Amino acid sequence: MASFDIPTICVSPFLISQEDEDRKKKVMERIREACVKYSFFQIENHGIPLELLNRAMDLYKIFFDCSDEDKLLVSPKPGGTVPPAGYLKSPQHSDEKNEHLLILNASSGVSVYPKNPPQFKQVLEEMISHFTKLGVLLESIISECLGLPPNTLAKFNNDRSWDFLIGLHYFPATEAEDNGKSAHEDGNCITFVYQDEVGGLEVKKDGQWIPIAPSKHKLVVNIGDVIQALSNNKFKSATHRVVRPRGKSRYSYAFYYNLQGNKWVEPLPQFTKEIGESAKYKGFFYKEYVQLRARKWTHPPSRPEDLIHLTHYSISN
Ligand SMILES: O=C(O)CCC(=O)C(=O)O
Ligand SMILES: [Fe+2]
Repeated sequence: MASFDIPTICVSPFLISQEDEDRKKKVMERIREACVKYSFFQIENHGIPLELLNRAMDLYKIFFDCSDEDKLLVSPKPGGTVPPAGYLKSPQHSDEKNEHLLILNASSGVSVYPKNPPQFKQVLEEMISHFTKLGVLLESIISECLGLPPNTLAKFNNDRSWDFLIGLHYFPATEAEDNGKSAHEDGNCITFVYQDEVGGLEVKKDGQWIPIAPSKHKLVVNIGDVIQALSNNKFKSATHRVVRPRGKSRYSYAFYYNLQGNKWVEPLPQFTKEIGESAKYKGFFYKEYVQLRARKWTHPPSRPEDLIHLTHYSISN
């Protein structure tokens, strides 16, 4: 097992007004380095009350413990959003062994909350509001780390209606296999993950899987494919997976700071023609990519290499 851990970065200088620029620059430099080396890092002093993070985890556990009948009351609507909003258990044929509850940001106009547990809606709304602010902050830091003119990513990604919070319950591993979520890259801009004390999230670095130790006060942050495509591979979307333990359930939740589906994604001129480099990806509408990736739910490919990745749009020069 690898003997190193992904970096933990304290982001408080960005949350305290009148914090000095030097401290911000140091944090920024650490984030830039973490993005280049790992595409994964953890943040602490991130501004989301720890009490709220734990409360949400407890409520997710209560929700997933409800009867199937209750959970199915918030099943996704046929012909609804992609990915589907609501409660879903991974289909039998899927390589994912979990059930999840996906809640879209209120500005989507289609966020549906379970009635039970009763405080769930209020807590999740509060969480989405905190995560959205954190997403805006991290995006602006990443934009600057990439050396882009101020607010470049903020102006491009100015619609929050595709952001979502997903709570996940992984069933205990079986004798036969322990995969909870197979190796993948996230298709979005930035993901925040909070895992319970069981752990299981692993990131691939130089061919080795590095376990990310769970922590009550840290959030895991990872870069998604949209940033990889826009930056023409300057920052990459890391491969990660979830391993399930034997004999016990594993819970986590993740906030997907996303991109609105009608946005056109292609490597930015700052990483291509302005520096004399050719684009590594063809342009695409984000919703097309999301739909292609979502096909694995209904038409699982027989070979893992047939799953759609960002490489689907690669240009071989
Ligand atoms: O459950 C986790 O810890 C991570 C989940 C994840 O990788 C994802 O939802 O994309
Ligand atoms: Fe992921």
